[in-house]
Amino acid sequence: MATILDKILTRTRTDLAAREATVPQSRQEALAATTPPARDFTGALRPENRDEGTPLALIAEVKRASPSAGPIAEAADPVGVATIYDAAGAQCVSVLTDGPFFGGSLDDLKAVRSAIDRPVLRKDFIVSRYQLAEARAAGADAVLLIAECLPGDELAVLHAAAGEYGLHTLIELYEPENMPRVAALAAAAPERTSIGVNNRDLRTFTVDLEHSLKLVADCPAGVTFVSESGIRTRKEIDRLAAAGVGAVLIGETLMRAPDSAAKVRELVGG
Ligand SMILES: O=C(O)c1ccccc1NCC(=O)[C@H](O)[C@H](O)COP(=O)(O)O
Repeated sequence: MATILDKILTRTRTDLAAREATVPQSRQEALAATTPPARDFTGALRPENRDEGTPLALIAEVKRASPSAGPIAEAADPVGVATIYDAAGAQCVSVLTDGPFFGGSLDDLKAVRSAIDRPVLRKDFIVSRYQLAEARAAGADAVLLIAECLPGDELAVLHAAAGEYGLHTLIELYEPENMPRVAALAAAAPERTSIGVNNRDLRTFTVDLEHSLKLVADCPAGVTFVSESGIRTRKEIDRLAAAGVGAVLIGETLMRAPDSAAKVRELVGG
């Protein structure tokens, strides 16, 4: 049976073909080449760039909806949300740019990038060089690459291509068997690569923080390990930090909080 990831990837490829037919790769390349340089996403997550006493770094996500939760905050204004994250002290902001499943867009990312100085991640299902050019042209500083979506040498090819555009990379995995190839890529380019472990099994939507706690030991020295999904409390964050997790990526908890600035401070404040 097709998983949610299979469905997302099928739709991604269909929509991508339509965009490529409208705006050719050469045009995206030209736009990307005139975009101001990417900000240091990877560096912003390092301990020396955080306020004293903060347990780990935060990538705060703009997320209107998701396949697991359905609508979260469909009417949210991405710039308003990102500005609050920024002022409350998140080190980086993630913007979901997938439309059909998450209600996001590249326009959201563009608007957020011009409103804040923090590095911005394009969170999407990237399977082609075209999407990298598109991300840079929209102002993204970093992109997510998901190991489970990029078999064989596809991950290494897109990771190298991201570097050519000056984009930093958060490489995500769920399956432990993908850690060796992800770790090798990150160890070879630690100045522009972080490793993210998704706590959410995308086949069942089950969330288990133990997944990060098990895999953090396999993260190469000098590479930031990011725990992603399902994080809700300061207690969980303190536990992740004590195990060596360097950053967390949080969407739903912040988007649902009545006061998201207070939630940021509660979760990662010093
Ligand atoms: O969130 C989902 O339901 C989802 C489903 C299928 C593919 C990806 C999905 N989420 C993307 C993410 O990685 C999360 O948005 C991110 O880790 C934040 O998670 P959370 O804090 O649980 O919103």
